[in-house]
Amino acid sequence: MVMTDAFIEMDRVEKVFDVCRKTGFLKRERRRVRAVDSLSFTVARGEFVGCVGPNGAGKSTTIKMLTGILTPSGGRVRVAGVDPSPGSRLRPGGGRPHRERMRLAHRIGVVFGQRTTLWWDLPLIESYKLMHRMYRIPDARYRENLDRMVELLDLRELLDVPVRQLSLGQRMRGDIAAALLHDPQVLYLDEPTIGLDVVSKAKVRDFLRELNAERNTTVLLTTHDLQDIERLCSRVMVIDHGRLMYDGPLAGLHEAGESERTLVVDLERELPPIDVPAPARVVRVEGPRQWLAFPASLSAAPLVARIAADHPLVDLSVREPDIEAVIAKMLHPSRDAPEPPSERAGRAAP
Ligand SMILES: Nc1ncnc2c1ncn2[C@@H]1O[C@H](COP(=O)(O)OP(=O)(O)OP(=O)(O)O)[C@@H](O)[C@H]1O
Repeated sequence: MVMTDAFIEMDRVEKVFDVCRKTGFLKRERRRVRAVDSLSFTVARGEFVGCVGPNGAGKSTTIKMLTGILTPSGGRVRVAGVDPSPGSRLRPGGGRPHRERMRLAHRIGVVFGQRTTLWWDLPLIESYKLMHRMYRIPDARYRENLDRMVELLDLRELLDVPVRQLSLGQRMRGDIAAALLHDPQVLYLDEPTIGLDVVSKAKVRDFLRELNAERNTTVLLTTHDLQDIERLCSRVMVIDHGRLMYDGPLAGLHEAGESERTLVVDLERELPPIDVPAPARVVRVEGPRQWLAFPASLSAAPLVARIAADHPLVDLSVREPDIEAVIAKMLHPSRDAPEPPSERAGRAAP
């Protein structure tokens, strides 16, 4: 595999876990779980890539191999010119694995949404001071970065508060700042907006967008919140059963999943389902309101014109496809598409 501008590189990477399960009195069953299965991809410097997939798909395992927390069972991983698990390849007892790990630590930042890297009982600022020393960040750079994070992530009032007293959203902002104090070239985010309210999510997303644009930081994000992907990522990877099922722009995902838009029509009164030409079709009727699905690649205009010509229209709106449904359809094409989501869409001029 020739990879010239690859900043992050996974080449046919495998991860197999040996799991031991108790199946009865003095009985155990050994099982092999293939969490990552011949996974290959590259990420260029400065890209913002989203990684999505169902529970247990292998997303966190992938991030853990990229950070060196887990060692791959096979294949090759490189991040910013460094092998994250050098011990697996080099002679035991040599000094290099430690040096490689240190080099990697200086180049990457990691945020696990479900866990904190901060010291639980210490005020936030004390965690940052410890990181200043651990990463040997030059004083001027530390001050500059800290000031910037404090301002952009709205941390001033929180610096003297022990981490255990912070709300989830405050703690998450604190964690993101901690991951960036040493100016890493790569930032891994594992579910960074999990459990956050709408305002906190917006703050975190605005910050990440700015970071990527201003500092060219390469970001790899795993999430179940598909709005994270819509708002932040130029590229999305869909992982299922440890394999890469899709890798490309978000728009292409809609094509791959044959996604549909929904036209919501409010009529003057309750009427039978509107007769429209295929592939458009009525998917739901509730009183005077009807929902019509049509391929996302088609314009809504002819459909709207036709309905308006024959029916007493009061209002209408077009809803963009729900990527969660698109991904589900892509992974399990035989399953029926879920019912159209409730009120969530932008208005379109008739
Ligand atoms: N330390 C471990 N020991 C044994 N099995 C593991 C371990 N870590 C992960 N697995 C298994 O590997 C598979 C992939 O797990 P992983 O956590 O990578 O999925 P994920 O895509 O991040 O899921 P989620 O979205 O639920 O966080 C799962 O079947 C999981 O049970």
